[in-house]
Amino acid sequence: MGLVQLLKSQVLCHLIMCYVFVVSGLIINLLQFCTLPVWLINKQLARRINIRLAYCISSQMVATLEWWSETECTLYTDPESFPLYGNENAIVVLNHSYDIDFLCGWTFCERFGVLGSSKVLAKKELSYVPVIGWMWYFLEIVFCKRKWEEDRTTVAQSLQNLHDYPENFWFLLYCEGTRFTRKKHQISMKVAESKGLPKLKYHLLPRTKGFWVTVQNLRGKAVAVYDATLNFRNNETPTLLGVMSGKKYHADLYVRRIPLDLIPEDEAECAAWLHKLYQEKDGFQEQYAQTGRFPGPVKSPPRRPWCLINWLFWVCLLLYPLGLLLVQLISSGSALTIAVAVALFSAASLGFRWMIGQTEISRGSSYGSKAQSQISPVRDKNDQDPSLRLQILICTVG
Ligand SMILES: CC/C=C\C/C=C\C/C=C\C/C=C\C/C=C\C/C=C\CCC(=O)SCCNC(=O)CCNC(=O)[C@H](O)C(C)(C)COP(=O)(O)OP(=O)(O)OC[C@H]1O[C@@H](n2cnc3c(N)ncnc32)[C@H](O)[C@@H]1OP(=O)(O)O
Ligand SMILES: CCCCCCCC/C=C\CCCCCCCC(=O)OC[C@@H](O)COP(=O)(O)O
Repeated sequence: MGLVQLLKSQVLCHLIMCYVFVVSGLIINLLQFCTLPVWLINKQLARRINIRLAYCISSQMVATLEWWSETECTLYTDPESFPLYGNENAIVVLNHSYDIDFLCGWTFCERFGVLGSSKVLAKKELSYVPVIGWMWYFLEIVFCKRKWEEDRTTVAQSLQNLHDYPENFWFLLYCEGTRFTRKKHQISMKVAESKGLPKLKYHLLPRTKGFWVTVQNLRGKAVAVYDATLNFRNNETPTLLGVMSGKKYHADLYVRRIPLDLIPEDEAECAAWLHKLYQEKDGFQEQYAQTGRFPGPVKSPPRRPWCLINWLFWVCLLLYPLGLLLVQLISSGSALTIAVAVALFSAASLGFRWMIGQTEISRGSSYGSKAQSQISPVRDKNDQDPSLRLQILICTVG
């Protein structure tokens, strides 16, 4: 391991990165809050300001991936669609299998110039995460409780609000609704079986209602669906901590552009269309597993310097006061002051760890396996297990 690599793997380095991210993020959150009066006078101006402020936050994480860990992101797509990326509004359908799949998504947003404005249908819990979650309020991110009875109106309303959005955006939908785990996969394939749908090997059964409501409510605004399938070379399972430790990964993303007009308007037909799409995605993953590549030519956009410049700006701005504080603290010689500082430092470290934990599949929610945990532990091979059948019934009915 080289000296630079050793340095990148040090916990102190990670703490400094988190410090810069959180403090700059809170400053930007405050600036976003200050744009509220602008909303009342000129909504479009407020939106444009918030897009740029959000860029200052999310691009720091992109810079960590692109410039710190030097992860390579390769795009497989057809050359005719390529010039349209970033120049139109689109709904992106992505597999949800990795801790950092959202970060790879952000990297492509950055390269096509839509990072600040990009949106997602996110679980409500993420709106409470400081910095990112708070930033999302001002970006008009669409939140859902993953309870259809409540989501059907709130999600539709939030999507309608985007019709006069002033800049191009990509709206990301993880139709699987939760991140892939073996247990969730097992349950969802039982649901597939009960519905007479073909089994998927690499994906959870997609939830169709969010997709349908998104397509219907963004008709006339979004012009295409980007079917995006992500995988990593050498069977790697990348993590945010790995990225922060400077570990280099290689992401491959296969994107197909599908005009929105081709998607059925009827709910049942739209659901069937999505199930078919996921069967195709499963086929692409199988091909990747067999050959190490996706179909189609490679057409990768290069990384851009802006996110690095933004990151360096915040590092320079915020490291100086931190250094001053440390010097003052040590030279004060007061045991009580130092003890309070150590306590604050420990609390901050725990807070940073909690935020990173939000990205970890191992700390994910029980959504998609809830019925199982309420009734009985997983039974791996027994298809005839009556309690499992009861769980499927609950999933399907509830
Ligand atoms: C050129 C480059 C191109 C692309 C680059 C790639 C990407 C970049 C793009 C943008 C980036 C932008 C931002 C990214 C940044 C950060 C994102 C980070 C994270 C946020 C992500 C999340 O929070 S994911 C979780 C929230 N989202 C969702 O859940 C979306 C999907 N869900 C739905 O659509 C749901 O339908 C719902 C949420 C609307 C409602 O959920 P609910 O559970 O109430 O209802 P359901 O309809 O889903 O449930 C009942 C039906 O489901 C069946 N069922 C039951 N159990 C299961 C099961 N285990 N598996 C599957 N199905 C199940 C049940 O039978 C019911 O079926 P019916 O047929 O009766 O409907
Ligand atoms: C510059 C370096 C900065 C490093 C510090 C970064 C600290 C991390 C900051 C914010 C973390 C919040 C990121 C939000 C994205 C989480 C993505 C995610 O994938 O959510 C899961 C959701 O889809 C499904 O949830 P479940 O699988 O049901 O559970």
